[in-house]
Amino acid sequence: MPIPVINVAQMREWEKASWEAGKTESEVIMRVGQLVARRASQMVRPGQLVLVLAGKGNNGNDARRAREHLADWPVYLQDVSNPQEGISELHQILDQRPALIIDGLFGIGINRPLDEHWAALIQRINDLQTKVLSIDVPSGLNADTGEPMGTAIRASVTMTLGAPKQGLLLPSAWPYVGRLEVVPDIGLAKCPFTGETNWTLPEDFNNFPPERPATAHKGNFGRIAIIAGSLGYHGAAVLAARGAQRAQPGLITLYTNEEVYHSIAPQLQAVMVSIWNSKLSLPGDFNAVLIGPGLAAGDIPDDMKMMTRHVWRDAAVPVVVDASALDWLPLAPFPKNAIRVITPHPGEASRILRCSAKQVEANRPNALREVSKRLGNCWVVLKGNQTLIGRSSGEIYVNPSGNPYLAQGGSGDALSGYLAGLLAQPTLQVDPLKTLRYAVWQHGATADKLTATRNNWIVEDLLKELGSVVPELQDLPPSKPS
Ligand SMILES: NC(=O)C1=CN([C@@H]2O[C@H](COP(=O)(O)OP(=O)(O)OC[C@H]3O[C@@H](n4cnc5c(N)ncnc54)[C@H](OP(=O)(O)O)[C@@H]3O)[C@@H](O)[C@H]2O)[C@H](O)CC1
Ligand SMILES: [K+]
Repeated sequence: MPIPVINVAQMREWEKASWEAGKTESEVIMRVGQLVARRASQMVRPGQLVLVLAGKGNNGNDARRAREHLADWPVYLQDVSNPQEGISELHQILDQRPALIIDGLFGIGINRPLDEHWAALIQRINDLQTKVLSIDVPSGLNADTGEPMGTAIRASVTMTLGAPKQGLLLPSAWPYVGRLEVVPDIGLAKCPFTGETNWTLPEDFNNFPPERPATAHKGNFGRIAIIAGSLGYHGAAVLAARGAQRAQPGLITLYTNEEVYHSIAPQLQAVMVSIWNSKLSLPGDFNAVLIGPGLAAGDIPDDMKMMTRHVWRDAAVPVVVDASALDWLPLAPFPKNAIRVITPHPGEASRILRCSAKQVEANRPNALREVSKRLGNCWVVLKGNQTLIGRSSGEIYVNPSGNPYLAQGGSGDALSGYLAGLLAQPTLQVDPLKTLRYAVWQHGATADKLTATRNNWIVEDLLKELGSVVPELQDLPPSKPS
């Protein structure tokens, strides 16, 4: 079930429809309280002080309910309807520097700019630089516009309820939102809305990729050709090949430039490594082609660029293009129904659009659509916080997984290799959007798994684990049916 990105008015309508359908507010708030407490308990160690800030509305009620489920922690619950009352007590608690603050001051009910007293309190909380779990919305942020109403809490994690609110996806909101997590099942009725922009959930990938039949052999899982690596950039070719290996296609061949052949070949065992030459005819009998990782040297042969254009324009099999090779693509159509994928970061997307990266970031869904339009309606994976996946029209999916420790050279090469390795497999070509969403989700979820134990992991560690996150284990238990 896709979770649409919605606005505050739609959330209110959904709420109303739920009460009309017999759901009750108190049951929903009870469940939210449990889920918030569960998430909070993952963010603190036993014995650490938790401060729960509860405002006068239902955001505050969510927080008060959460407090009841945090019996194992020293918890201080502070009701704050007026920031001028009981404030000295609150400041004393803040002086103790709680390990976690649960922010239930304001949710989607904020309706005017915060006054100076609220602003001072929020500033004090932000200055503490302690972990903050915001319920639904970082307090003070307008969930429609993504702008602070004067000021707003800077959350570490925002756990938004039911569906992501549109403002939380805007780059202006990111410094306040922190990591955005969506809890789809809070016990409301079925979401009455569908939308073009949707949020990916781990449960979308239960039993995906499908289990392999017992009789399978390597001929069933496709052959991929990777064109990658040049002087100064040979490592990217190795990382892309290892990413492809983690997708487990039948066979992988890496074609690389002669100068780096001897640096690359000894690092790979199961991957076949050959020197690229202009007589090579692609796609040949390959089931997918990846071009781009580590092709940044100044002397890439023109023949390789021409071959890229030819493969993009003519091959019937999936073609994935990344990094430097994005600059070589033709603005020409490709065969109908052929799968074409590009994986630009905002800088690369801006080069395609001949605008600035800032302009791309100002409206990421629009930039994705424009890039796809320019390149014949190809699939676009627009990387960055909340990576987007989509085409010039139709659904766009926002990826929820991943974290800032993915921002290391080489993580994109691992992703393009992994993604192309999946797309080489005939069964995973049937629904390319799902395969792309899965690849991006798994890449981010693997990074999250590593970050949960330590921050100093490197891309080589990511490649050891890539593909190991089981979507089923990420799901929250469902609410009780009515
Ligand atoms: N959407 C759902 O299905 C559910 C949402 N839940 C949670 O409830 C909040 C929304 O709760 P609500 O009570 O509507 O509003 P808030 O808690 O966000 O705000 C409370 C009140 O604060 C006042 N307000 C607004 N702006 C300001 C301001 N700038 N300064 C001071 N006070 C302000 C306003 O009251 P007024 O009478 O003063 O106007 C608000 O009403 C949602 O975000 C979820 O967390 C539940 O879980 C149930 C299901
Ligand atoms: K909040």
